[in-house]
Amino acid sequence: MSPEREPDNAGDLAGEQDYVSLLYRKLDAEREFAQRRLTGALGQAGGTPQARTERDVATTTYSERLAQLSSVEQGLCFGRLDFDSGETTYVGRLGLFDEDGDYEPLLLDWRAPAARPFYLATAASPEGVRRRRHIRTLSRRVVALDDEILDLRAADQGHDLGLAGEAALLAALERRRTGEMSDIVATIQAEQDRIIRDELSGVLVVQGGPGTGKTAVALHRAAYLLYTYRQQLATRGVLVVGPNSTFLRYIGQVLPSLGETGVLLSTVGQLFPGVRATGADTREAAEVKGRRTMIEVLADAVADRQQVPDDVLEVEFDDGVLELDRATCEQARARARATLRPHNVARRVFVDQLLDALAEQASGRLEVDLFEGVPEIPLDEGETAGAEVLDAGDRADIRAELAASDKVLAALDSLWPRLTPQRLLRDLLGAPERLKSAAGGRLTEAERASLVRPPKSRWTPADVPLLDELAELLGEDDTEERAARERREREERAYAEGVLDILDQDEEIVDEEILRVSDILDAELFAERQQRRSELTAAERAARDRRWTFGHLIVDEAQELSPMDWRLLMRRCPSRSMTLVGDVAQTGAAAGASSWGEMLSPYVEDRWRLRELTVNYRTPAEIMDLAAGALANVDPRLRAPASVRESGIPPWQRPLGDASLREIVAGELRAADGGTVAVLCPAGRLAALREELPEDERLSLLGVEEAKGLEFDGVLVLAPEEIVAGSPRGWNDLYVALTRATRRLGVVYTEHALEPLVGAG
Ligand SMILES: Nc1ncnc2c1ncn2[C@@H]1O[C@H](COP(=O)(O)OP(=O)(O)OP(=O)(O)O)[C@@H](O)[C@H]1O
Repeated sequence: MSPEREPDNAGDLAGEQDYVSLLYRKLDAEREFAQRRLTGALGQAGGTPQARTERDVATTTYSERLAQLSSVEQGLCFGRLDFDSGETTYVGRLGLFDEDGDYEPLLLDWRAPAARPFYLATAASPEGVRRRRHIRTLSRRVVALDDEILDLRAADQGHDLGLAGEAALLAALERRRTGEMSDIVATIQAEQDRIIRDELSGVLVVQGGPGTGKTAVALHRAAYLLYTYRQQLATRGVLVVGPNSTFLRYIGQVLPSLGETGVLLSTVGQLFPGVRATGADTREAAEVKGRRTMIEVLADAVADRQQVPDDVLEVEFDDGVLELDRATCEQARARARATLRPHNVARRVFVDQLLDALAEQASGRLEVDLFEGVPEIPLDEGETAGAEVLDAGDRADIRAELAASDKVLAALDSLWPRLTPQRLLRDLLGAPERLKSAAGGRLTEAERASLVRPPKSRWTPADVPLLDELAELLGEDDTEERAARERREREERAYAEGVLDILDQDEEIVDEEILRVSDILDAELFAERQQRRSELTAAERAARDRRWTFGHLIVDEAQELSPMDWRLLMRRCPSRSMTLVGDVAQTGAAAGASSWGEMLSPYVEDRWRLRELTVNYRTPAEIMDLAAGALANVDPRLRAPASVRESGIPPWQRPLGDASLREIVAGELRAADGGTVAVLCPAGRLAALREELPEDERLSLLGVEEAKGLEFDGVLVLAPEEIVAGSPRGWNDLYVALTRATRRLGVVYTEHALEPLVGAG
C-alpha cells in the first residue's frame, strides 16, 4: 500500500470542496434547527407535570446537540471510501443524513460500524474498498487529498509497519506541538482501532511503549463507548484517571473536540470530595501509604478508637456519679463489633448498650433514694419483695435524660467517638504511639517514622486512598446530612415563594395582559427549575459523590498506581468494566506496578485481556536508539516500540561544565522554530532552574514525574546520572524523560556521560 496522489489533483480538490461545502451547509442547518428548538423549549411555560418533563428533556437534548455540532466544526469530514461496488462513503466526526432524500447518510460518524474499513482496510484485506482518501481541511476549505489504492501490487511497496493513510499520518505527526493533545480521529491505525472498539465489559489492559498512542486510544475509546453504549453509560458516566493535573490539562480538549462531555477527568488524589490533596509525600512515605498492608493498619487504627476503661469510668449525671465498669463496656463493645457494621454505624449499638446499663443504675439509685427513711411495710399476699417503684415510663424518661446529657455523651464518646476519615487519619499520622499501636509488626520503625507528620499538614495524593478506605471502615452516619438536605430544600422553596410574591406585586414587571408569574409557576416548581438550571452532567455529579459508581473506568499511566489507589478505583467501578493503559517499563512510582497480573489478581484474578501497541508515533528513530540503552538497564528483555519515522536530527549530548544553561535553552527554543521545548531535570534542581531559565510560554521546566504522558517538539534532559541515582526506578525515569521529544533531544550531563549515551550524537 502506498500513498498515491492523483495526477488531476486540482480537479479532485474542487469536487471534494463541493461535497465538503454541502456538508457544512447541512451542519449549519442542523445548528439552526437545534437552536430554534432550544429557544422554543425555553419559552414554554408550565402545564402538566408531563409537559414540564418534556420541556426539560428538550432543553437538555438541544443544548447538548448544539454543543456537539459546534465541537465538530474543525475537520468535519476527513475521509472517503470508494468501494469496488461503485459506492462511495464519506467519514467524519459525526453522522449527517439527507432528510429530504431517503435518509441516506451524507457523512458517517467515525464510530459507526460502517466506517470501520476506513481504519482497517489494507491491500491484503481490502474489505471491498478500492480507494481510501484522506481529506485534509483548513477551516472549511479542502487543502489536500491523500489517496491509497488498495491493491496487492501496491502493497508490495508498502511500509512494513502496515500503516493506513501514511501521508496523512506523517503530516499529523510532523505538526508542531501546542501543549495540548489533539484527537487522532482522522488517522487512527488498525491496531489502535481494534482496541478502541473492543467490547465494553470486562477488564482490558493495553500495554504499549512510549508514544504508541495509549492515551490517544484510551480517550477515543471513551468516545466510542459513549456513542455505542449511550443508554448504558450516559447516566453513570465514564471516569478517566490520569497521573497528575498537568497531564489532565494536556488531554483536556480531546473529548470535547470529539463532542463528548459525559466524562470525568480526574487524578486519584481528586477522588475524595471535600479534600484537596495539595501536599507532597516523600518517596518513601508514598510507597508505604500505597501498600496493601495499610488495609490492616487502618482497620486496627479504627479498632484502637473503640476503648474500654482500665477499671471504671465515672459518668456525672444529675448531681451524682454513675459508673461503667470494664466488663460492661467490654460486653457492649463486643456486641457492637459483632454487628460487623462500620464504626460510626455500630456506635449506635455500643451507645444503646451503655445507656441501658446507665439507666438501670440511675433507676436503681432513685428507687433506693425514694425508699430511704421509709419504714418497711409488710407484704400483701401475692406481692413479691423488690417490686419496682418506677414503671417503664419512668425508666424510659431517665434513659432519655441520660441520652440528652452532654456529660454522659462526652463520656461515651471518649470510649467510642464518632469519627470522620479526616480526623482519624490526622490523629494517626500525627501521633507516633497511635501509629505504632495500629501498625504492630507490619511496618518497621523507620517506615512508621516516614509517615509521621504534624497534624496540620496538607493532604497528599497518597492520603486519598487511605481516607477512602477509612470512609468504608467508619461508615457514614448520614442522619445529619439528610436533615441538612431537607432544610436546604425547604429554604429553596421559601425563597421561591418570596420571589413569586415580589414578581406578582410588581405591576411594572407583570403586565395585566400577560399571565401572572404565579399563574404558571408554583413555588415548588420554581425552586425545582432553579435547581435544574444548575443541573449537572453525570460526570459533575459523580465528582461530588464519593459513593458514585461509574459505567466504565479508564486509567492512563496505570502502572503508576499503588495497590491502595487500585482499591479506591475498584470501588468506583463495581461492574469491572474498565480499560487500563500503561507501560510497566515506565513505572516510576515506588508503589507502582511491575506486572499487570500482580496488580489485578486481587480483584479479577486472571479475568482480564491484554492488547499491545507496538508502533511509536511520537519519538523519531534516532532518539529511540538512544532511549533503548536506558531501557536495557530497566530490563534487558524489554524491547522499545518501532518508530514510525526518522527526524534526520541526531540527538546530542554534552557536559554542563561552564556552559550557560540559559544559552543552551535559548538555542533549543530557536531550533524548535515556534514549537515547544521542555527541560526535564531531577526534582531537586527545579527551584534553582526556575530562577535561571528564560521566561517563554513555549518553554516548560518539569521533573520527570510531572512529564509523564506529555510530549514536546524539543527536550533537554539535564543531569541524567542524577535522575538514575535519584530513585530505585531511576532508569525507568530516564527512559521516560528521553522519550518525550517529537523532534529534537539534547542531554546535558554533569559529571560523565552515561554508558548507553556514550558515542551518541
Ligand atoms: N494514529 C495516530 N495518528 C496521529 N497521531 C497519533 C496516532 N497515534 C498516536 N499519535 C500521536 O502520537 C503521540 C503519542 O501518543 P500518546 O501520547 O497517546 O502515546 P502514549 O502511548 O500514551 O505515550 P506515553 O506512554 O509515552 O505517554 C501523540 O502526539 C499522538 O497524538
